[in-house]
Amino acid sequence: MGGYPTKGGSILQLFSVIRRISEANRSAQRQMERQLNSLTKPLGSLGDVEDLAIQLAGMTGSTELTIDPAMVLLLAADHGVTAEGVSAFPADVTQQMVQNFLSQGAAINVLSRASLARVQVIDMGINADLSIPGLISRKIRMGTSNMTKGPAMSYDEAIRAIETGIEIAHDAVTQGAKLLALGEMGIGNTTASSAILAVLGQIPVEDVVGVGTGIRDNVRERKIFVIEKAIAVNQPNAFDPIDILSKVGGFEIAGLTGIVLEAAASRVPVLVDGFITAVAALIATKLAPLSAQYLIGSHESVEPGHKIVNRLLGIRPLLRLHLRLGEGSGAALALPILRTATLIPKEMSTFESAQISGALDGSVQGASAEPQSVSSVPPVPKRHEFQSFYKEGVYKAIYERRDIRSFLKHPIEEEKLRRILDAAHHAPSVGFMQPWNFILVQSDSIKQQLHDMVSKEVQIAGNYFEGHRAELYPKLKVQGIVEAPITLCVTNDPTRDGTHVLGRNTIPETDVYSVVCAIENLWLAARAEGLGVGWVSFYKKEDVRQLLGIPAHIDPVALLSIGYTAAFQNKPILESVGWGRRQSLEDLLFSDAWGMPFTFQRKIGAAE
Ligand SMILES: Cc1cc2ncn([C@H]3O[C@H](COP(=O)(O)O)[C@@H](O)[C@H]3O)c2cc1C
Ligand SMILES: O=C(O)c1cccnc1
Repeated sequence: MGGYPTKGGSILQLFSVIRRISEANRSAQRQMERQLNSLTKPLGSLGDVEDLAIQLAGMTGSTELTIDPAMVLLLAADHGVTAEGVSAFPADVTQQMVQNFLSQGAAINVLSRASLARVQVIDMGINADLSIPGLISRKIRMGTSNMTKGPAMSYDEAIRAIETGIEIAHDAVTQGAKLLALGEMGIGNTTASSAILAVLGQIPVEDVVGVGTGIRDNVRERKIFVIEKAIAVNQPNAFDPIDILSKVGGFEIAGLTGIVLEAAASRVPVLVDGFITAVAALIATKLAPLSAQYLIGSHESVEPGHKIVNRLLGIRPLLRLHLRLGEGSGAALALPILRTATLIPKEMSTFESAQISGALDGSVQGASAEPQSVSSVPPVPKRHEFQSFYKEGVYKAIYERRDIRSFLKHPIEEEKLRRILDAAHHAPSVGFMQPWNFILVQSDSIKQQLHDMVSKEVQIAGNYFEGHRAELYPKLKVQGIVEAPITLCVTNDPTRDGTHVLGRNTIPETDVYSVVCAIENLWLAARAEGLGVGWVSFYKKEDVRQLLGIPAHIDPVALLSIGYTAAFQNKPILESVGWGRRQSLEDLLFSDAWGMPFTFQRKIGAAE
């Protein structure tokens, strides 16, 4: 749950969010415009991409643009109106597709992976009791009622669904999301969206109705008839967006409206997807007109209503790819353009820095003939820093690396193995001595012998633990050695590169340090490749030397089991089972001398 108490459908929470929404920050926009105009390109020549950067500055109130992490919030719900035969697919497809989203097999999963966005799937009212790992349950009810027979939901439920959307957005922003992309799944929801748009925009139903999932002409005729009937039966008030939502809307649509409101209130940009999400955004702008300033339109789908609603929202879509899918697919496809817009002001040179002349008419200031006075601290070269998504990848591998103890039988692809070994081989080594070798053990009988060797030592070592640890100890697994397709013996050759290796005169064990750097490189690369690594260290080096025919002067530093695994745990196993806890970083930092506490300041190393 978010930080908001649920008020059971009272409208207070909604009002307080609406009150928090303020205008985009004009001064940040002007500053961004000036910044863009100083870059090495004719004024405005990056067209809409420049507008995006200006809009993002206005929304966030900052010229330090970032959209990462970007999160697709995919809200799913069912629609009672499907009983009228308005979709080309049965209503069960909603829940089946939700399964698919969580198994990573849907279009939105592929597109989000390609666009480096995270996806959260939220049950707003699926007509089934689903408990699938990863599915966030915010169910209002098991699907709406059939709108041709009465209201799809009560007024109270509509408010609750909007407020649930507010909480979902609040949670996403609290988790660090810098951009929220809207997605939806709900068989029948183009019918609900068309009905909402027809009423809100006071537009003839037939002008807004399209083929949805791909219905034939005669079914489209029925869809028009069904919507007209629902409007006639319910008489929604065109000037009360909540009344419209409750009578002909859907739980996922109302939730998306809430997301737009909370994002706008938190100054987080919203990337709108197709027809359904745009209709949800339109309701938000009717409740809070300023929320329109936080919307970015990703595309224009083939649904005729989408063009209309985009126009009503003042959205100029970035893409026209003839999509008719939803799920957040268009938003995910547009995301890289948005990310690029954030990089332009960060990474392009200015006329000044690149010493390029400005425009002849003076509209673009170039480098002046006179050198400018320089500040005493030279600027940090901007291009050295990785772009945010590469940077995130590095940290992701570090934080999500685990010591893996159980493996799947699945073989490891040769190119992956080569990449992770090459990553190891690119480790730092003292004096560039590269003291490592890698013995790839694949033979079942040798792995079994390694396992037996390790088991023996595990039993012996078990005698040294007492109390809680003595109880936990037998549960630690060494079976991984036989399960994993490969056991890698990483060795150190202390004679590599002669006796006078640079940097080794005073610290002879720098060769081992270097080998350990190679192991860490391999471990991180393996994590990025989806491969688990477990470091086994219960063995007598002499036993391993004998078994693998390793010469006496070579040191078998590590045995690593490598293979696919069913799960990478959130925490180290030894932490989850209560063996140990991660210490606080601050306790491990000293300032200037041992034992002197260190505290972080705004800028480390700044002149006093
Ligand atoms: C397999 C499948 C995957 C989908 N993903 C999104 N939608 C899209 O189609 C539905 C709306 O169309 P209608 O109103 O005609 O039912 C929504 O679930 C929307 O997200 C899908 C539809 C299907 C069939
Ligand atoms: O425009 C859309 O987003 C759309 C169109 C058809 C089906 N589902 C979604």
